[in-house]
Amino acid sequence: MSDSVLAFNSIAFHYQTGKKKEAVSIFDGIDFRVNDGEFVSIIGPSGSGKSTIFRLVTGLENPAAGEIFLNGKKTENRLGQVGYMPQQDLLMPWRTIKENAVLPLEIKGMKKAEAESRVLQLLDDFGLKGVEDKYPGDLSGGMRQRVSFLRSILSGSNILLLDEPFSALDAITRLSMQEWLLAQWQKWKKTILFITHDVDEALFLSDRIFVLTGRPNHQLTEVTVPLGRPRTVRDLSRPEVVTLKEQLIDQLRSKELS
Ligand SMILES: Nc1ncnc2c1ncn2[C@@H]1O[C@H](COP(=O)(O)OP(=O)(O)OP(=O)(O)O)[C@@H](O)[C@H]1O
Repeated sequence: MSDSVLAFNSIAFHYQTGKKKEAVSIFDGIDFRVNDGEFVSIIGPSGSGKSTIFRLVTGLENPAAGEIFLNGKKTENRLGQVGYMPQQDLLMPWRTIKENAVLPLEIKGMKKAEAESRVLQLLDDFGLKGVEDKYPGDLSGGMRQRVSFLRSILSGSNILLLDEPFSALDAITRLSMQEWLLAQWQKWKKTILFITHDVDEALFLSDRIFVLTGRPNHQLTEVTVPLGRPRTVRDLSRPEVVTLKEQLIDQLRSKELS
């Protein structure tokens, strides 16, 4: 597909574990495509391989067989090519918010004054004006995740991988962060891949949902969310969405037991 920015073609992968380095197969030929500007969530039971997909995309792991395409090109060296936001923000507690946020620009070799002025402008856009000289410990969980997202935007990549970024937040903060994320996604026109355990969160945020099955045979199936944009949480009570939610929960439950 011409406008696919990420593609897995027949990807096989195994970890080697134990003293004898036995191969534990995770994927045995999975395929998917993510299109430019799409929001795709990945759900699946614990251990189904969600984070492994991210490790393969970022280049922390390499497939045993198959091909990974980034922006239409078969890419073997993928390190540093996509933005990544982990579950726990990786903000350094001893650096101020400004010093944390400039890191990706510093790594790229941007001059300090230029990097700082870019970050100050963005903090403002991200509703974080006035926090630049504070430390991560002074900020709420939602604010820290916004700084962390800002940092992944500054990586400059068109593809962002978000690994359960809101799982540690309380329900109200989580909802406002989801709405905030959708607004940012639309503004920056990024392609987002988002891991979550929460089916409602996946339905609210995504264009499509990839569902991973559990052991032994980790398959990937996909569904399209039957909602347009903009959307509100009330849309989750539409009958077609409720039906899909029930199907997804049944699918996850049966996979958890198998
Ligand atoms: N470095 C590793 N070495 C060996 N096995 C691993 C390694 N990392 C993950 N695994 C195994 O691979 C499988 C998939 O792990 P992965 O972390 O991708 O699952 P997940 O779906 O992200 O799980 P969770 O929802 O619990 O985060 C699990 O069985 C896990 O134990």
